[in-house]
Amino acid sequence: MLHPQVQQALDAISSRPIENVFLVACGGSSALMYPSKYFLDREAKTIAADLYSSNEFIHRNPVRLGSKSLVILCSHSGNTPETAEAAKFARSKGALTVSLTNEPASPLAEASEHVIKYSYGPDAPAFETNYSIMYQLVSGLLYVKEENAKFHRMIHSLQGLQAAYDRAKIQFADQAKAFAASNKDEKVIYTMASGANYGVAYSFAICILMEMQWIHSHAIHAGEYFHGPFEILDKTVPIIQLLGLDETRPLEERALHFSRQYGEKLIVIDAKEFDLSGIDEDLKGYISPLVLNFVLRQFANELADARNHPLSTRRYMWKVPY
Ligand SMILES: N[C@@H]1[C@@H](O)[C@H](O)[C@@H](COP(=O)(O)O)O[C@@H]1O
Repeated sequence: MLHPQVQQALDAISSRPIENVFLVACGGSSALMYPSKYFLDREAKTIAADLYSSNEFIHRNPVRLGSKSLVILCSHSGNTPETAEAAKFARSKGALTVSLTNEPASPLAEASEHVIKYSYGPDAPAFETNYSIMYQLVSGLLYVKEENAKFHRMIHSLQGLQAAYDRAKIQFADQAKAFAASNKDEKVIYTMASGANYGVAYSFAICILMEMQWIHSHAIHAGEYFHGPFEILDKTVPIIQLLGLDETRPLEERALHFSRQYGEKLIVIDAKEFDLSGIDEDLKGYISPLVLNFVLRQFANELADARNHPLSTRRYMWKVPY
């Protein structure tokens, strides 16, 4: 069954014309919207989708933003000022606002017409967590507006996500520990992916490695690798290469093929190795970034332990004015 607050948002969406969707958030909350942007690009026939960092959304002020826009925002804390401001800005333009958050009593929730509280934490059922809620919402949008035939199967497949996570946790436990042991002293670690998986690489680079571990990083888009970044490659440079199951996998494979010739420290996480039973074949490309992200979180936990640098450590974030 659909999350009840997603259903409420879909009821509101179905009662008005929607020509475009803006996905608006910052940092990790933005990264978790990338798979949904990919889904909309692949599936939507009449609705254009775009993704913005909250403050840029306000300053860029897309000319198409208006009463036929749906603006989906996300802030885990509900407290990121630029995201709450973006909700107010979107409403001032007449757009319909739907916000995802872990904190329903927050500035973002107050500023938004519809609020979806997702579950969070190690015991949260995967179906109710942020990535899953995003897919429920955007596949629901395409169902109510375009009768997209994948909606019911998407919901059913998302109900199989927890089992996929549970299996992946066991399957990758040793690799996560090995990754931490061999990378704990690295000064820089790159991440690379494309398509539906790029956001996962982006979030691991900026949120886990830079923010939470103070390790230099950059998320390289596999399609951009040969247009600059590959010149940095040698046998000392660690790259986490994600391989997904979406239509852009050839880009990731091409990058890996090159890296294997000249690099040595390659950490490959391949969604082909996941047991995705219960998830429909044609939806595996959409679901695999969620499992890649889950697996990388195990890698992050092990890395933090091995480095004795808890993921909660910050020096500036929420501590000094910015
Ligand atoms: N890793 C994220 C950051 O990227 C983000 O800036 C911050 C605030 O985000 P939110 O608006 O989701 O509360 O939270 C997390 O620490």
